[in-house]
Amino acid sequence: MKKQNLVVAGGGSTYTIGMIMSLIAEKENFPLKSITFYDTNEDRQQKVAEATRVILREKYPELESFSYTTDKEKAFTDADFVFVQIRTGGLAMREQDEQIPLQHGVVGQETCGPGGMAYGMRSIGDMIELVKDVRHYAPEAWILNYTNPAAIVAEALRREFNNDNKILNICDMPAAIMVSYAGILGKEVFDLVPEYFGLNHFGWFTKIYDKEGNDHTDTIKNAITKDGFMPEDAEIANDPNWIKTFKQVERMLNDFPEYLPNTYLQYYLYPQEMVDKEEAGNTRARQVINGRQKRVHELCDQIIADQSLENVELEVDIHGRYMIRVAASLAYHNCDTFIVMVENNGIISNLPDDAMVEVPAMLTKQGPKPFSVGPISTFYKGLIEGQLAYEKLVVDAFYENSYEKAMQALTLNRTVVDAPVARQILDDLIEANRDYWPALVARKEREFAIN
Ligand SMILES: NC(=O)c1ccc[n+]([C@@H]2O[C@H](COP(=O)([O-])OP(=O)(O)OC[C@H]3O[C@@H](n4cnc5c(N)ncnc54)[C@H](O)[C@@H]3O)[C@@H](O)[C@H]2O)c1
Ligand SMILES: O=P(O)(O)OC[C@H]1O[C@H](O[C@H]2[C@H](O)[C@@H](O)[C@@H](O)O[C@@H]2CO)[C@H](O)[C@@H](O)[C@@H]1O
Ligand SMILES: [Mn+2]
Repeated sequence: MKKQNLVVAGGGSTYTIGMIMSLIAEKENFPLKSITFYDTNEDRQQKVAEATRVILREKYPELESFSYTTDKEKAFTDADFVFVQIRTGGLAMREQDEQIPLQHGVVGQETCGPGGMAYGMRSIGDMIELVKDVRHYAPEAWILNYTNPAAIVAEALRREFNNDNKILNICDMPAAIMVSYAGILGKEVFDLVPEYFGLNHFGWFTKIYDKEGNDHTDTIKNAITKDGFMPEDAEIANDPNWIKTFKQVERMLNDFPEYLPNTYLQYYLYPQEMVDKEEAGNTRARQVINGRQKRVHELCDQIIADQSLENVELEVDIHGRYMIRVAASLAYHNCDTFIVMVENNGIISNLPDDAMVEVPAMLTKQGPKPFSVGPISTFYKGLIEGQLAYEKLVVDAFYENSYEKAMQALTLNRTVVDAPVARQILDDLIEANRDYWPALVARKEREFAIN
């Protein structure tokens, strides 16, 4: 098996240590020659990287090289795979994305609704630059992106790099949900085969099979409606916020029993309740700053101080394992099935060809070979078409620096709907994002001055 040169872009991410533990757990499936971290924030990356050095020394001694850099050429030259996990604006801007809509009585969420729009319009420019840099130094590398909001990033990358079939956008949410299905069934998550359709953070499981072809869908549905639904992946099993979110699956299944929903649908199906449950000063970004980020940084400090792992507990999570299994299937032509984002082109036959849909695909050396879904029925089609129009308008707004398109996008979004509210939120988001959207700000000020 050829050993791979892997680059992690966004090396300072709170997910990196989990990813490293997953690379160690998966070394038989995805053997590595080198790991390189790349980040624009030297200090943030250094802490994670110096702890990683100790972990790898103890647990991956056969790895030929580990390094970290802020130099693109050093990072990407000779890369076989680049995993991209960047966050433009950091958690500080995530907090703005959540709190601004909430101040107007609208869902405040990282990837859904107005927060997702703002995060998308920050991420697109950096993602395009990063992909161009990778392609400059590593024309053949696989780029696996999970930078959020993945739906909007995927649409922008589709427009920008249409002929590049070695870029794949992925989300771990379906896999994390499947970990809980596996728990219900007493099986291993990678032994389950899903049928699924939708957009990123906006989809449904229609069937769950095992590898022998047995259908477990009704067993899972019955178990959820009888006993509820809980997160089981190590990273989220004890997190009160994720426990609440998974509980909502039972509720969604009672209201809409046909298919098993992605957890993110709660924001679109019960927007008012989601707003009512929020604590204005303690939205998810604040919880992550005081929770996962603090935990990861303390863990790194401890490892660096000890230069050993004797005082820490390290866990493998589905996030890392999923990305790595995807990469392994592409690298070694395993032809395994994973839920990924691809251009529709008839997969869901009654949606536009140029939609970026999230569906199961067989992953081969030549890329994803998605399975046909066929036509979807009116309820799902209606929901998806509205969300898809919103996503496309956000990307239009980015390219055209258009206040009008952003206003249309927000008004279409199920979490907003009301045009005057959309305008108030948009104006506040623009103010908070002045440094990120200078051309949009300038154009808006020019046009409003004229009118
Ligand atoms: N698709 C999914 O299902 C999924 C799952 C988990 C995380 N994510 C995404 O992964 C990303 C990382 O999340 P996090 O909470 O760890 O964020 P984080 O802020 O802790 O980490 C992001 C890192 O990226 C770096 N960075 C920012 N801009 C960069 C650029 N242009 N080039 C290189 N590095 C850059 C930052 O300095 C930081 O170290 C986010 O986009 C998050 O939404 C996606
Ligand atoms: O609110 P956060 O920052 O804790 O999580 C936001 C992400 O949630 C989903 O992903 C993961 C989670 O990040 C990971 O730790 C895993 O173990 O469980 C979650 C559910 O799969 C979501 O898919 C991402 O897009 C979000 O960034
Ligand atoms: Mn996701």
